[in-house]
Amino acid sequence: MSRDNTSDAGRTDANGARKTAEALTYLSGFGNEHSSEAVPGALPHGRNSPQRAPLGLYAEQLSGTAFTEPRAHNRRSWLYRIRPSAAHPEFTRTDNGAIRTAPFTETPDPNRLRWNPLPEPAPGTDFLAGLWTLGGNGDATQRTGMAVHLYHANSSMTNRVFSDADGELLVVPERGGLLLRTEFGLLRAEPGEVALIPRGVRFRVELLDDSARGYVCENYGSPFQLPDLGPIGANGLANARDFRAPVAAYEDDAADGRPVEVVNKFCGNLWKATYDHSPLDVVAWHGNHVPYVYDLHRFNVLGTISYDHPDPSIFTVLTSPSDTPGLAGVDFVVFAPRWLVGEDTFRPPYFHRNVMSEYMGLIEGAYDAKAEGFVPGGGSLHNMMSAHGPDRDTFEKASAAELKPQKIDDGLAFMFETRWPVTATEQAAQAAHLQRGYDDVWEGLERHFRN
Ligand SMILES: O=C(O)Cc1cc(O)ccc1O
Ligand SMILES: [Fe+2]
Repeated sequence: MSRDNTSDAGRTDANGARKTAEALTYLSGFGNEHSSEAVPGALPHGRNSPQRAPLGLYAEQLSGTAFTEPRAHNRRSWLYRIRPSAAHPEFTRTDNGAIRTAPFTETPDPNRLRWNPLPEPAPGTDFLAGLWTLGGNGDATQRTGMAVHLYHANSSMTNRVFSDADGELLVVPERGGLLLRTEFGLLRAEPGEVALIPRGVRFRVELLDDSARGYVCENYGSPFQLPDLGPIGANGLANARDFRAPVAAYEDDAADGRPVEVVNKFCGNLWKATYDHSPLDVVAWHGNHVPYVYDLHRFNVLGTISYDHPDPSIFTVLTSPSDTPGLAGVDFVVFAPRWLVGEDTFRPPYFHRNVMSEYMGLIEGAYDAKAEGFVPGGGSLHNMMSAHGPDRDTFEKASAAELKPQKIDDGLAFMFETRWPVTATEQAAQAAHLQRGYDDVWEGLERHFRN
């Protein structure tokens, strides 16, 4: 048996994973200089790299930004581990499955596209095998752009661990809870919560339920950060303290030396190496390049209390800035329960064409711009300048609605909004679950013009 310093090491069956997850404790605050030790005395004090690290551990720095990036953006952590990460055999190529990486060479499509949820996976499909790339932009080797993935899994990752050198991963569960065993410790992410795994951090995904489905934004660009608040003030939107980082928790396979397959995504390909120990062997750590979980229901939704529908940038949870101020490589935006009170206002999302490209997904319920067809686990892509907005039924209803205060509390939708057009992968463009005839939702919008 592999040993684990959490109270319950039963990590391969779903009940065991849920039991373990229920006991989790967290550190609070996005971007903090966190620190944690699973064994008292494991964390050095006063220096990062003493001549001999405490308890015979190896000290190792993990840099998420260049050493020289401005302090406000700098991300790095120090890990104190049983074996250094360098102690591993050769990596060799392994099957990429349905994972694709930018640059995407397919023809970008200006059409509005919408998908149903991914089909059922084959038995024994874990998170990594269940990852399916819808599209993206930029170039992973240039650290620009992003990819949209979906996942559908029915099995925990056992004896294998994943890390992504190409980008950080924002995991958005839609169905089924996840237990993420990371180098920094354990995180639980249920539908309605999101998990953020920084670039290069190794982790294993265990299912808390029979199956799990959701979305992943792979951000090749600069790490997600909280948006500036400007005139909003010092509080609001996603509050930093609601982001939870794990506490240190390590696996020590000294007893049986069970081999672990480590899969590394590097410049678009999966590479694997078999380690004779778990790489989740970090006994203590400190730093700010750490994973988080965030409950989207904690989002402090701001909106109009007078008139008009504000642009959805007011719903930005996290942003990955590009080299142009105000122009995000990708924004993560949530449409959370909220009151609509706008007077003399068309309250649902307006008709629009946007220079930014919008991928939208639905975590639960319904979305206020679409009466039907946009379903949990599905998604839509409205690319640069493609005209979209409320469907016919929504437009008609909202134009005639009595404008009393109205609570929108039957859904949780989100958007990955990016400055570059999103190219759909071949598999997404050809998928059986691509909805044919999506254009029809805007058909029959009648001429009302009177002159
Ligand atoms: O297209 C969408 O549904 C997303 C969206 C929502 C909104 O409230 C305003 C603009 C916008 O693009
Ligand atoms: Fe839009």
